Amino acid sequence: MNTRERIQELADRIVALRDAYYRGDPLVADAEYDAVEDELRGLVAEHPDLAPDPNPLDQVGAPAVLHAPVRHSRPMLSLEKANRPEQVVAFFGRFPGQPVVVMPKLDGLSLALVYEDGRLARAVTRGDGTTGEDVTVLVRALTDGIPGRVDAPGRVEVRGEAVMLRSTFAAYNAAHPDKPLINPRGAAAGTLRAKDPATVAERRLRFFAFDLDTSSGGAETDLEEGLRTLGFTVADMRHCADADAAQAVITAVEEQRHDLDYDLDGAVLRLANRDAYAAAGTRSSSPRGALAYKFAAEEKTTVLADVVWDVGKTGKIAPVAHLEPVFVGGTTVTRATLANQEVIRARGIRIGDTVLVRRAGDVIPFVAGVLDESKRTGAEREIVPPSTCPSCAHHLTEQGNSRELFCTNVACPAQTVRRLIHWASRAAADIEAVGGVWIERLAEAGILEHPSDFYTLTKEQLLEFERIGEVSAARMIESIDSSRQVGLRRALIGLAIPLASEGTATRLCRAGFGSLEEVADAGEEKLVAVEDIGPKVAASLTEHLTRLRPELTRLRERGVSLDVREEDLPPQVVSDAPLAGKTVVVTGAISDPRSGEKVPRPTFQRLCEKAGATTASSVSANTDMLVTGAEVGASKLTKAEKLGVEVVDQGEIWRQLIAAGVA
Ligand SMILES: NC(=O)c1ccc[n+]([C@@H]2O[C@H](COP(=O)([O-])OP(=O)(O)OC[C@H]3O[C@@H](n4cnc5c(N)ncnc54)[C@H](O)[C@@H]3O)[C@@H](O)[C@H]2O)c1
Ligand SMILES: [Zn+2]
Repeated sequence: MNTRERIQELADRIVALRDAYYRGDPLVADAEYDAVEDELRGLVAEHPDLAPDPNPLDQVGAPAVLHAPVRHSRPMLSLEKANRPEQVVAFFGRFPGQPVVVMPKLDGLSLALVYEDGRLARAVTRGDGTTGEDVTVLVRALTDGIPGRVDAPGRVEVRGEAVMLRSTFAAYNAAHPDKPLINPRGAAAGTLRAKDPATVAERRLRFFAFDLDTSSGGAETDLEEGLRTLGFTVADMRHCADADAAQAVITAVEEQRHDLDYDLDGAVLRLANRDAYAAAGTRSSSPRGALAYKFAAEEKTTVLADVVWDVGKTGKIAPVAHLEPVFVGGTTVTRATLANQEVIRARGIRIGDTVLVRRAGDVIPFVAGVLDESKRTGAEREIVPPSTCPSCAHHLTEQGNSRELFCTNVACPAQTVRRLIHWASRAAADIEAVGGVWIERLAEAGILEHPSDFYTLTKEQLLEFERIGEVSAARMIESIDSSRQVGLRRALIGLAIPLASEGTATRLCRAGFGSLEEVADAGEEKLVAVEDIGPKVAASLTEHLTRLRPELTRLRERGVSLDVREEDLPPQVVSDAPLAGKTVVVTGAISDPRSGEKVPRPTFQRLCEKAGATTASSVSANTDMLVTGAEVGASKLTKAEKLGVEVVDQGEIWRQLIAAGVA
């Protein structure tokens, strides 16, 4: 194929992909679509004379069938894309001395809101950039963050992004396993295509403003000030004086990306001054005064090679997708969850399908669905759930609307191994030197069955196994030995009681329970009296701890502490507490200045709490102080500076702790 033909092929493909995407039925993941655009852009740059006519790269969105078309006052454009720091430098070079804001590029759909004499007159989608769809009724009914009235005369147009929050998306999918949404962006777009707001009432959207036009002048020239004054929520904008500062904010936004409640696919740089932005003008499909810096994709497509049914520690049998390796959300993914039978059925997934894999943040990657069923060859296979346990062949039971499968055999070997691995995990007994493979071997040999069995293991027993030396056997025994101090909170976590979370364990300690036996004997009434513990959790605790009573006795007999540890009690704040009322975040490596010894962060946080502080794990607008140890990461510091949080060296805090008699 020659270059001319390739260019035409790419252009046709873009038109077809856009058409499907803007109708709400994408055929590929965004990353794959972007790759097609990038190839075309590259070829046209090399061979300008071969540019297709019309060139889809000069167009925005897709021509759509509009029911209530509204012409935009000025075009709603796309954004120029960048993915290298040099492009950020070049952007600053074009506008010397102009202040620039950097903000997250939210992944939703853009809306133009038109206010006339203070009243919201219309909400319009982008459409093909020139003409959009009037969605005022749906927007009024379903979108938070859009004031019905603003205090401004004449015509005011606010543009921004309507997104479905990740929490809303997750809650909707949990409540409707039979008709799951694929991703928050598609869900937002679909919501605003509904015929009747009542049918999509649970799919609430949220609006974040990023653009402002006023007819009467006089308003703030700073974009962020202008929008806030009118009462809009603005996507976090940071003023940056130069390219280095902008690059630091871009990096910080990318790092924070997973902690936010919305999807974002990049960061937008834009002239902060509204007049300068307008004066910079536009190209065929993008404004000159803005640039979109793209982040790694959180969704990709790949082939579902197989489905394996995995037995969990509570007996739940969950379908696990085995995938052809795919780079998504920053790592190579080969496995993903398929949730349960009902989700598989609702998404119509088969083995051999090209599936969309989503990995947003630290969330376990999951198979969101099949985008393009026309890719099927006929060789795809149904995903058939097992009728008996893959580990013990016990008959399975189905539970709940999602038809989750459970093996109820208490002696199921797979569950036994999972529970032992869980007991040894970091959040529980933390038996670091005995890994999963060893636990499996020991369980198979019949030496390990209950957590208490760890504590009768001897070095001699371990040495009987192949491929183990004196040194590692001794290390394993030592590691088991130090886990005897596990204590109430972590022992409860380690026993993997259904419905009881890590938070449950923490709250029981803070509520004054002195030992695991006390929790076991408390009875449901006393347990529900604890803050945030409901009747279901209380019933589960009582039922399972009663069943585990003999195991608790064995653990005790083998020298394992099930008593509350000092660090899990509510802190005793000293009088004249130097950090009273302060919310403190600790970062970096902490060490005691008197001995030079390293101090674990939780221990230091505890000291701060005794000195009156409330501790938090990440810097936010509520933080009063960032306490820094050695080797502090740049991103936390940048964030603290941006938010005006006081940064204090650990030496100063140690001085106060020692003076107050806390440390
Ligand atoms: N999967 C597919 O087949 C397919 C097909 C077509 C397009 N797409 C995807 O759709 C997207 C659309 O591309 P595009 O070039 O039209 O638009 P874009 O998303 O790349 O950039 C412009 C849009 O960004 C949004 N935006 C979010 N935050 C913003 C901010 N702070 N400031 C300004 N704008 C902000 C606005 O909605 C604006 O319309 C791309 O991500 C592309 O991958 C996918
Ligand atoms: Zn089983």
